[in-house]
Amino acid sequence: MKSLAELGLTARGGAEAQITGLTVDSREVKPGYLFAALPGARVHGGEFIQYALRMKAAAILTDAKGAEIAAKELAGSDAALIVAQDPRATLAQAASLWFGAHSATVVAVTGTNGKTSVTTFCRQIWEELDLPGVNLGTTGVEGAWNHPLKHTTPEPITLHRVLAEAAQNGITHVAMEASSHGLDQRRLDGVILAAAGFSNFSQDHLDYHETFEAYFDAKMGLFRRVLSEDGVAVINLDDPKGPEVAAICTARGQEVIGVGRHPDARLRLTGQRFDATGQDLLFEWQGRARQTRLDLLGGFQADNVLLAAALVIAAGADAADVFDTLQYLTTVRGRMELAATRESGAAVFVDYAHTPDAIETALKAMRPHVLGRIVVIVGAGGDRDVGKRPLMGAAAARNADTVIVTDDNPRSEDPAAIRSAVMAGALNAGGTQSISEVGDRAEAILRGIDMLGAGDALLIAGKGHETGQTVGDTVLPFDDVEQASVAVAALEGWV
Ligand SMILES: CC(=O)N[C@H]1[C@@H](OP(=O)(O)OP(=O)(O)OC[C@H]2O[C@@H](n3ccc(=O)[nH]c3=O)[C@H](O)[C@@H]2O)O[C@H](CO)[C@@H](O)[C@@H]1O[C@H](C)C(=O)N[C@@H](C)C(=O)N[C@H](CCC(=O)O)C(=O)O
Ligand SMILES: Nc1ncnc2c1ncn2[C@@H]1O[C@H](COP(=O)(O)OP(=O)(O)OP(=O)(O)O)[C@@H](O)[C@H]1O
Ligand SMILES: N[C@H](CCC[C@H](N)C(=O)O)C(=O)O
Ligand SMILES: [Mg+2]
Repeated sequence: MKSLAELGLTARGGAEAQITGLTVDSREVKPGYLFAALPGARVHGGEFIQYALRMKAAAILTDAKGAEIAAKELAGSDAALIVAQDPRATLAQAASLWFGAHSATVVAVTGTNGKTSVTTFCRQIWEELDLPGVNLGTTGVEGAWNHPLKHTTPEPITLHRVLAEAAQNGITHVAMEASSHGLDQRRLDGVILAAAGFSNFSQDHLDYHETFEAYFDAKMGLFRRVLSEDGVAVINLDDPKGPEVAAICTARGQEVIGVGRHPDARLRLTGQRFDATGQDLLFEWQGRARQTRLDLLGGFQADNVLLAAALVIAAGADAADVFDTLQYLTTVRGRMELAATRESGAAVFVDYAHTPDAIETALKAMRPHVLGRIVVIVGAGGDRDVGKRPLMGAAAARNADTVIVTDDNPRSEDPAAIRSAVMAGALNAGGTQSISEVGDRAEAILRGIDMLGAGDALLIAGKGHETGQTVGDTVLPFDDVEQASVAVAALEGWV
């Protein structure tokens, strides 16, 4: 139990209350709880204050609109009322205090693509340095302690519960993803960061943010608001937005570590050579040359690894020790993961590319590792940014020799309509590629693998680590890696 004052909250009329728990969902309210009635995308949480009061909530945190919606019920209740201009931000700070300000060294990463990869590499580096760490994001909590998560960036109550449980499990280092939704909704405002990273910026989530400016601004909240002035910003200077992000951080007085091929990068990539199983890197740290092996496919993984290395250094590790660990890094689940190999040697990769830029990057990254043709299987998610669909089709057609358009979580939408938007982009991209449409994802995978000759490779894009296909409200079990092995076994006559 904690008082409002202990949670940093001031109620109208100076009322006090002893709080027994926090929630944003009226259905979870128990006697003595603080109910945060937040402005939502579909409905204002103020509509549910009446139910929260009925369940004996001791305090209500909301904005002026919420207080107005429930004015009658609030007037007839003795629950404490906290009216905040930005109740999501207030809730984030209160959640941090409820669970006791977290003890771990935390770094966070934002960017359109690469967050899961960078945070996973941070955790792998810490493990190699014998520091108990986890990464927290799209793939859940992974590392010294494992735990599933519903969101890439969990809402603050869950986030601080997870950070507190991680600490109880002896975790001292956490690398977390800062999604643009999470930043916009202030989900990580109460987290104390040692360092924050920026990977890149391209199109995604315009269904939510509406404009590129709003999307970029949401991401910049990580540096403008969450990371304090004495935190370190680690910025990929090779991204067209990188220098602008660095300028924002410098203006706030934060130390900036630039990463990339860019001449101003403190951790600078100077050479990269690819082979069948990975790549060798030449890089400089503060002007001193170094070399490492990376057993990872895809040139972009070097960008992610260097961003992770710089974040771990920024959070206090010794640079030379960090660079010594890079040779031991392993594939991130569902990111350029070798899922199966045909008897001819043709390889099948599963990758989470679900934006136009990621599809282009992933396919371009495969080229130096592949002798023959590249086949790609691609689809776009339902109830998500519609503008990215034709761009994803075009990126696939421009960078692969054969394109198969299929379904990827149609959700509430008509799958055929989503496919035809992707197809239109692919067909309009020009070129001589073969482009076809196979709605059933398992059949698309089987056909894609059947096309492979010696030296060819297939990229199954979009679902990565996911284990389900969401059709309507139903999640059907589906795993690209598993389907790839089943298809190879069937085609080779192993079963
Ligand atoms: C668009 C979005 O981000 N929505 C999030 C937001 O919901 P909302 O505020 O819009 O919800 P709403 O339905 O309008 O309801 C308003 C309020 O009333 C409350 N309510 C509602 C019903 C009820 O009976 N009682 C009640 O109290 C709700 O808890 C909510 O606080 O706040 C909720 C509680 O924190 C989140 O669960 C919800 O995430 C939804 C489920 C979601 O799908 N989010 C995705 C898009 C998302 O956040 N994705 C990002 C990253 C993706 C990426 O990186 O690619 C992520 O970080 O996961
Ligand atoms: N540095 C990068 N630059 C461009 N594309 C990348 C980069 N890193 C990863 N990708 C592509 O983006 C895909 C998703 O990578 P990852 O899961 O690390 O990104 P994310 O930012 O966590 O995505 P999400 O928004 O879904 O959480 C990868 O499978 C790959 O195709
Ligand atoms: N976190 C992303 C993942 C997209 C993955 C893809 N499989 C899809 O369903 O669109 C989103 O929810 O937009
Ligand atoms: Mg992610």
